[in-house]
Amino acid sequence: MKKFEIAVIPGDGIGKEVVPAALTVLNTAAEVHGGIRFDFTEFPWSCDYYLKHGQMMPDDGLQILQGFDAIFLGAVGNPRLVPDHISLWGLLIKIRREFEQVINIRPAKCFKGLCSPLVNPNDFDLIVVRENSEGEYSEVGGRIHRGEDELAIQNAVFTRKGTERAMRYAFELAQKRRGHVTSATKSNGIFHSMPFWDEVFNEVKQDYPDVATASIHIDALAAFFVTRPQMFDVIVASNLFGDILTDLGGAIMGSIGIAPAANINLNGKYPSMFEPVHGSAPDIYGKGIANPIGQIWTAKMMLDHFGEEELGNKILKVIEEVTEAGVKTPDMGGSASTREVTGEICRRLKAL
Ligand SMILES: NC(=O)C1=CN([C@@H]2O[C@H](COP(=O)(O)OP(=O)(O)OC[C@H]3O[C@@H](n4cnc5c(N)ncnc54)[C@H](O)[C@@H]3O)[C@@H](O)[C@H]2O)C=CC1
Ligand SMILES: CC(=O)C(=O)O
Ligand SMILES: [K+]
Ligand SMILES: [Mn+2]
Repeated sequence: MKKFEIAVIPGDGIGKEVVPAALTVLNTAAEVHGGIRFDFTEFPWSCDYYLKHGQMMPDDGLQILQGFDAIFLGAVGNPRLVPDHISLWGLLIKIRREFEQVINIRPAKCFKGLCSPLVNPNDFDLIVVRENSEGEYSEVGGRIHRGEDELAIQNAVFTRKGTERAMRYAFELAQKRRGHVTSATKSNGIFHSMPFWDEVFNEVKQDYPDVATASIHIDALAAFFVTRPQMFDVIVASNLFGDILTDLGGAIMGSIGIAPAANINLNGKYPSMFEPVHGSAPDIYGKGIANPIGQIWTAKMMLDHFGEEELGNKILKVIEEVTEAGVKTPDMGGSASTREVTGEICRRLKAL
């Protein structure tokens, strides 16, 4: 029996609805497999926790997490209780940084039974490799003065190491896929960091002569996501560009509630973290209608990471069967609840 120890952080809002749904699917998957067991340890770290303890996680939170095989997280943020930059930097981004989860991989593809809002949603199947440790997500800078003379400086940080690492990951991924990498740039408007980004891309690509490349400014690239997403295989992007592109990736699939993600630690020193692209969706929290598919597909990415691709593929196959059968939450144009979609996925998984 293979055993995986997983730290579970539902977090805030619909994280508390979609994480339990995905755990049910993981337990069902384990049952179906017969040779795998998941041990889930849940942590209540969230904005509610912050109100009680004055911090998003305890002082030894990272030490506690370090011993697990993976972290499975829902979403962080309740701006009514805690400012977003405090809550996200105190938990989600803290884990990404401290555990050197330097790559964030976020796929988007055309799904049967989903109504993409695109007029012509030709079969697209793309994956964004988002640099996850630096870039525009930076604490470097500061604020001085108040009032008329008030000033805020926010520095983006691009290191050769971080940039090159994300690009190499993208090229290696493309070699296993359709052999194409697009670099998301903006070297026409951003004077220092993006020309640097382009230079590193041009250097790195020399090492992968079998991979075709394109370099496209982020504004045009965003438009191509809408007009011809089928042109993309792997896209490598800085932290913020990748963040924005992947909500768009969710949107062209039909809902941001479907989009999965994996925060990958490459050096093996710390666990990786699996959390969907979406946030805590305060506007629908508590109604029982949150789409659990993003979190469930994220669970599939965690299984892939554990080397259990076969089981992961079964989950993805069943997700697509369920959307095709029309069992969908309102964001996908249906009227099913979180529980109904989850129940249907589990039922079909058992019947495979
Ligand atoms: N990785 C994370 O934990 C993230 C956290 N956040 C935080 O989440 C909070 C809300 O942020 P927003 O900008 O509103 O983004 P959001 O992703 O939470 O919501 C955007 C829109 O998408 C809908 N939506 C999102 N996930 C859904 C799902 N599974 N099923 C159905 N509909 C879904 C929401 O109802 C909302 O209309 C903020 O505190 C924000 O900072 C935002 C993005 C990522
Ligand atoms: C914070 C956020 O939106 C993200 O990292 O995807
Ligand atoms: K999330
Ligand atoms: Mn985001």
